[in-house]
Amino acid sequence: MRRKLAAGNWKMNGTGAALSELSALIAVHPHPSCEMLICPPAPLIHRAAALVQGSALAIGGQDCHANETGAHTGDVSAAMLAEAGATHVIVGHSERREDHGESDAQVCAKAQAAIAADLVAIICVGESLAQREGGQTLQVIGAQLAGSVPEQATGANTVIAYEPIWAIGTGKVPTLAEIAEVHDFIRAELTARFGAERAGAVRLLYGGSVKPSNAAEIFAVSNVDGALVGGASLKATDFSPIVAALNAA
Ligand SMILES: O=C(CO)COP(=O)(O)O
Repeated sequence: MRRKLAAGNWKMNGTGAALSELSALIAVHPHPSCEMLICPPAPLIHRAAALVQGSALAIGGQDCHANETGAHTGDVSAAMLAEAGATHVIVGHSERREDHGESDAQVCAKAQAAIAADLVAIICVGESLAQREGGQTLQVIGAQLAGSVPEQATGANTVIAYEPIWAIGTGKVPTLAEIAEVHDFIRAELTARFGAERAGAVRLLYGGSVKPSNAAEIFAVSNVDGALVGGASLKATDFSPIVAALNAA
């Protein structure tokens, strides 16, 4: 059985004052059946990890460099995130692919670095609106999976997040049938590459305008093992009902 995962990506939002949201989340969900994760901006990770210690809430990074050390001004290595208290890291988010021109090969190298540092890599894939309207969605997702998911991926060290770019921060959500089609496709692609047992252990998250009002119906979709939530993860009052919906799924 795959343990469900409710993951929040704060993106470039939140200063020290926002850490109280973590305490609020833990207070509402002290013993969730799903796994809970918040990925705050890098400068908050150490404080966030100290604050949640001993609770059911885990802390993750939003990106890591592929190298362990070196002359990479402004970058952070996977081992640094782990030392700061992170247990997970998002790699290949569409905003990084777009803002920083990250290729599938670079995302794959980042995922390998994350796994080598004992972090769970949350590898993001997703099509643009033009690609969806052009009927290329599965082809795009297939290529991203082939290029971004490393050979050593297992259910223990890798999570895949499907985030259609046009659904991020827009309030637009694919139909449940569209989500099911892509998630079933991702499972099939992983199965073809890694075999049914290994592929069957990898959790698949949906991301893109997940809110308290649509979480339950999304969590009922085939091969949806949780969510990667942006805007609605910033406030415990929004994220808590999403966690509750996943616990009930
Ligand atoms: O990009 C996302 C999470 O990584 C989704 O963001 P929103 O939930 O704000 O649409």
